[in-house]
Formats: sequence, structure tokens, C-alpha cells
Amino acid sequence: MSTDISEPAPSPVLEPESHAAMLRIAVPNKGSLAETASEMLHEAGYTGRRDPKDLHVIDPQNEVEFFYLRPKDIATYVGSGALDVGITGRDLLLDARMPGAREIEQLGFAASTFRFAAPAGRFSEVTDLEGARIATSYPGLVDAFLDEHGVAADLVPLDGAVESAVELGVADAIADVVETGTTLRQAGLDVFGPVILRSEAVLIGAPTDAEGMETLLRRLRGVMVAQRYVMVDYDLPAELVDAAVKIAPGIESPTISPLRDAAWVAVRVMVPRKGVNQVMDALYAIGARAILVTAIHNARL
Ligand SMILES: Nc1ncnc2c1ncn2[C@@H]1O[C@H](COP(=O)(O)OP(=O)(O)OP(=O)(O)O)[C@@H](O)[C@H]1O
Ligand SMILES: O=P(O)(O)OC[C@H]1O[C@H](OP(=O)(O)OP(=O)(O)O)[C@H](O)[C@@H]1O
Ligand SMILES: [Mg+2]
Repeated sequence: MSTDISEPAPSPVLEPESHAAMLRIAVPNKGSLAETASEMLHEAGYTGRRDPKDLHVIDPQNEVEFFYLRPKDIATYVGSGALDVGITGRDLLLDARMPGAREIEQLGFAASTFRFAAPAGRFSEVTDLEGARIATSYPGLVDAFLDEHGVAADLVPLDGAVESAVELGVADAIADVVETGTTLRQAGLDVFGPVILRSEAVLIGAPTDAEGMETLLRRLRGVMVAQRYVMVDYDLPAELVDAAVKIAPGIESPTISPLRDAAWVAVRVMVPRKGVNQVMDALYAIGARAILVTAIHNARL
């Protein structure tokens, strides 16, 4: 057998001829969104990066390419058409003011509100901010909101830790992400005025869907269904089916199967994970027995 090292053997990996048709997906590389976004893509069957330093990963089996980018930059890449879709925060999408990028789907994690805050008693309405200095790392978002309310204020753009800006004297108020409110409390600030925005992680894309987008969307929806719902099985006297279906109607319609005892049926239904114990109690109370709850690992509805 020849051992000619100048002619490498052809690669056994069958890669598609061109990467041009692959869906190009922007994924947060750091920060609050990164871990859950990558977990969700993994649950959806995609092969992401193994090394946290990787910037670009190709998943030929699923015909997608991942680009790991700063969450703040993702709307710019997608809105300019450089990438097809991305995962980012709604607040970051709106802050980027890119008409070429739109929200496609809510992804159900990283929920927060975007609020004004200041030392107690200094401001109470958005109109009180006329002429004030407002520190924020979301100047596009805040500017649009103030414009909408006819308020002219001076924005002080900062990269992060904006809660310190008032104490340090560079601003009179701040506008920032609030999740638990702990950071504001520790900085001695109170929220005031209207909720500027309710945000969460979202899938964003161009105004018209790229090829392959539908598959990604269906897979991500499947992951969300698996997270939000459980499967409930129970046995029930047949005449009680209508009452039971009122308690747990399922997404489309429960599956009813006959049992050997013709007076009883077996019912299988998807129930929101949150509140499943109340549903079980209510089913038991009307006469359901052998009520079993199992996890759903994945779904296509
Ligand atoms: N404490 C939080 N809870 C929930 N979501 C958050 C929180 N902080 C930021 N987010 C969301 O995460 C996104 C911002 O992520 P990004 O990675 O840019 O900032 P970060 O998590 O503050 O990281 P960094 O350390 O780079 O500032 C926004 O959509 C924001 O709403
Ligand atoms: O309401 P809370 O639960 O306290 O969360 C909100 C805080 O979390 C984020 O800050 P992060 O820790 O990312 O630091 P940063 O401000 O430097 O981005 C955000 O900017 C707020 O400061
Ligand atoms: Mg931050």
C-alpha cells in the first residue's frame, strides 16, 4: 500500500458543494442571552460551538452556519442583510433602529422591562425629564421613546453599569434594563414614568424569510412547546369526558382511547407545565384516576 503523503486522501465528510444556500444565523457570544440561546439551538438539534472562543461554526448536516456575535451588534448584521436570522433582545433590536430587521418570534427567555429610574422623588412623569441628563446604553431606544412623548433631554451614552451614573454626577436619571430590580435598589434608584418596553429574547430576520428559515422556526417552536407543556394521561368514567375536557382542553383536542372496561376511557392531553398540579387536582376531583404526568422532549405541532 502506498504511503504517499503529498496527496492527501479525500475527506470522508460529505459537505454540501456550496455554503451559499446555508442559513446564516447570528448567536449571542456573551452576556445574559448567550447560554440559553445556545442551549435552545442545541435542543433544536443543531451543532453549535464547542470552544467558547469560536466565532464561526458550520453545521453541514442541518445546512446552517452560526456566527457568534455581540448581542448588541446582531440586529446590525441581520438588518444589513449580512446574516439571515439572529437571536437577540427586543430592546437591542429596537435600539439598533434597523428597518431591515424585524421580530419573527418571541423565544420566552431573558424577560425584562426597560425603565427610567432616579433617586426617589426627583421625577415622576416622563415629561419631567425635559432638559435632564439621562444615562443609558440604549440611546436609540430611549431617543425614540422621548421623541414619541415630545420630550427633549440630553442622552449620556454609557456602555454598562449605568446605575452608577447618577451618584457619580454624570446624569440626573437613567434608562436601563430591569429584571429583579436588585441593581436599582442597591444604587438607591426608583423606577418612575411609563414602562418604556417589555423585552425578551427574540428571533429576528429580514422582512422576507430566507430559505431554511421555516425549519429553524418550527424546531425552535418545538423546543418551546417541550419546555412549556407536559403530557398528562389519566383514566376516567366515559360519561365524564366533557367535564374533563373543560378542565384540560389540550392544544387541539385530547386523545380518547377505549379501556377493557367499556365504562372507562383513557385520556391523553398536553397541559401547560405551570399549573399542572391544579389541573391534576381538578381532574381527580371529578373522578379521574391513575393520573400520570410525563415530560415532552421535543415536538412539532
Ligand atoms: N438582568 C437581566 N435579566 C434579563 N435579561 C437581561 C438582563 N440584563 C440584560 N438582559 C437582556 O440581555 C440583553 C443584553 O444582553 P448583553 O449581552 O448585551 O448585555 P449583558 O447581559 O448586560 O452583558 P454585558 O456583560 O456585555 O453587559 C438585552 O436584551 C437585555 O434585555
Ligand atoms: O434588575 P436586575 O435583576 O438587577 O438586573 C438588571 C441589571 O442587569 C443588567 O446589568 P449587567 O449585570 O449585565 O451589567 P451592565 O449594566 O454592566 O450591563 C442590566 O443592565 C441591569 O443593570
Ligand atoms: Mg449588561
